[in-house]
Amino acid sequence: MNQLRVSSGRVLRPDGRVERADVAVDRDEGTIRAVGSPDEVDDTLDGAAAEALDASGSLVIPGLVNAHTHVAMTLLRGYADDKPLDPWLREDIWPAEAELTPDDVEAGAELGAVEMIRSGTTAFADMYFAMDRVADAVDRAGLRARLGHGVVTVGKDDADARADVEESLAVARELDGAADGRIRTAFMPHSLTTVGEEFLREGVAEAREAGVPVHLHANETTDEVEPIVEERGERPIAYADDLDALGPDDFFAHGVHVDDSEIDRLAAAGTAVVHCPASNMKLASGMAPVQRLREGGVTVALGTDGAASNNDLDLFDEMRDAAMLGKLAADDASAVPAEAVVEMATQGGADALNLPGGRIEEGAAADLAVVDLDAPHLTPVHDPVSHLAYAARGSDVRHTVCDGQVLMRDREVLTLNAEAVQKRAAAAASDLVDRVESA
Ligand SMILES: N[C@@H](CCSC[C@H]1O[C@@H](n2cnc3c(=O)[nH]cnc32)[C@H](O)[C@@H]1O)C(=O)O
Ligand SMILES: [Zn+2]
Repeated sequence: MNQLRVSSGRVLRPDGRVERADVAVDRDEGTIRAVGSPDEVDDTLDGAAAEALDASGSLVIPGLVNAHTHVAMTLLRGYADDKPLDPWLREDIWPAEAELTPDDVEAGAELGAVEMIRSGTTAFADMYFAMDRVADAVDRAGLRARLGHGVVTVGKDDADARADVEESLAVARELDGAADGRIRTAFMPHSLTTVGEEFLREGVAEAREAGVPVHLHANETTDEVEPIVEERGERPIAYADDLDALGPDDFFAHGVHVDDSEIDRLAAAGTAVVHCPASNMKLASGMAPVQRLREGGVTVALGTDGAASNNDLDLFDEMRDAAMLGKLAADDASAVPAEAVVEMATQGGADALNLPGGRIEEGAAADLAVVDLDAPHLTPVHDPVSHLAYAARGSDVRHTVCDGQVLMRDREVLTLNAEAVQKRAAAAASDLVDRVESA
C-alpha cells in the first residue's frame, strides 16, 4: 500500500480538541487510515514503508476551505481599490474582465492555486468564466474544487443572456467529476439582481434536473436587497426560495443583509452561507450577522471572495477578520469565538461545498495542512486553536496535503512550478492592463 505518515505533531480533531498524534494516510484511496499514538499508527502501517512528513513543533489541521472566490481575479489584485461594490464592478472590474483571455484566466488560476497551497487551503469554490482552464489549473495543482461559470444577464440581449445560462449549465454538467473526482460543479448565476427572473427560473430548474447545486451572491449590499423588496414585496431569500434556488446543497456568498425571517428560511432549507468578511469590509458592504446565523442553525463557511476585493487568498486572515467583525456586528466580544471561525474554515466549508475533507478522522479525505508553531509571533502556545484564529498566517504552513498527495513539502510547492507561475501571471496582468487602457 502506498502510504504517508504525518508524524510527531499535534492534531486538531473534529470536536475541537488538540491531541498529540500521528496520522496515517492511504495515498491510493486519498483517505486517512488512522489517527493515534505512534504505536497505534505503526500497527496500521504493518511494517510497510511510508513517506514521512515531519510535524514536530507543528499543528496538523484539516486543509482549509475557501468557499467563495473568483480565483483568476488574482490578476486584478490591487488594480482597483477603495470603491463600493457597484461602481467598483461597473467602472473597473467588468471592463478589465472583458479583456481577459482564457490564457489569462489559467495564469491567474495557477497563481491563486500556488497562493492557496502555500497558505494551507486544499479546497475552494470558484465562480468565473473560461472554467475549463480553471479546471486544468486545479487538476495540475492537485487541489479540490467546486467550479461554476458565473452568469450575468443584465445589459445583455436575449440571445447572449440565454447563451450565458447555457454555458453555466454545460460547465456544470461536463466538468463534474473531473480531475479524478476532485472537481465538482454548480450552476452559478451571479446574483438575484444581475440575472433576470426567467433565466434564474429556467436555469435552476435545469440544474435540479442535472443534479448540480446552485451558488450565487445574495444579500451582499443594501443596494441589492432594496430593489428586490420594492419590485417583489419579498426579501431576497424568500425570492430565492420562490425560484427553487434554496436547497440543502446550495450555498450563497455573503448573506450580509439578512433579517431573522431569512435566517430561519436558510436554516430550514439547509442552504449554507459563505461569509466573506474582508471583502465585506473593503467594499463597505456591511457586517454579516454571523453569530445569529450560527445560532439560528445555518451552516456558515468562509470565503476570501476575489483577490481584487481582499486582496489575498489567505484563509488565516479570513478567520481573524471573521472573528473580529463578528464581535463588532454582535456588539459582543464573546461572539464568533476562535473555535467557531476554525470550524467555519474547515468543517463548515466542506459541508457548504458538499466536498470531502474538513475533518481529521479515520476514513475522511486526506486533506490537511501542517502549521509550524515555532515562530516568535506564535510563542507561547497556550491554546493552539486561539493561534489559528488570531495569530497564525498563511506563511506559517509547512506542508499541504490534498487527497493524500503532498502538494507542498517544507514550504516548497511540488505540483506547480511556483516561480514560473508567478512570472507568467505578472506578465499576463501587465499585458491585460495595457489592453484595458488602449480599449
Ligand atoms: N459570465 C459573466 C461573468 C460572471 S463571473 C463572476 C463575477 O463576479 C464578480 N465579483 C467579484 N467579487 C464580487 C462581489 O463581491 N460581489 C459581486 N460580484 C463580484 C467578478 O468580478 C465576476 O465578474 C459575465 O459575462 O460577465
Ligand atoms: Zn464574489
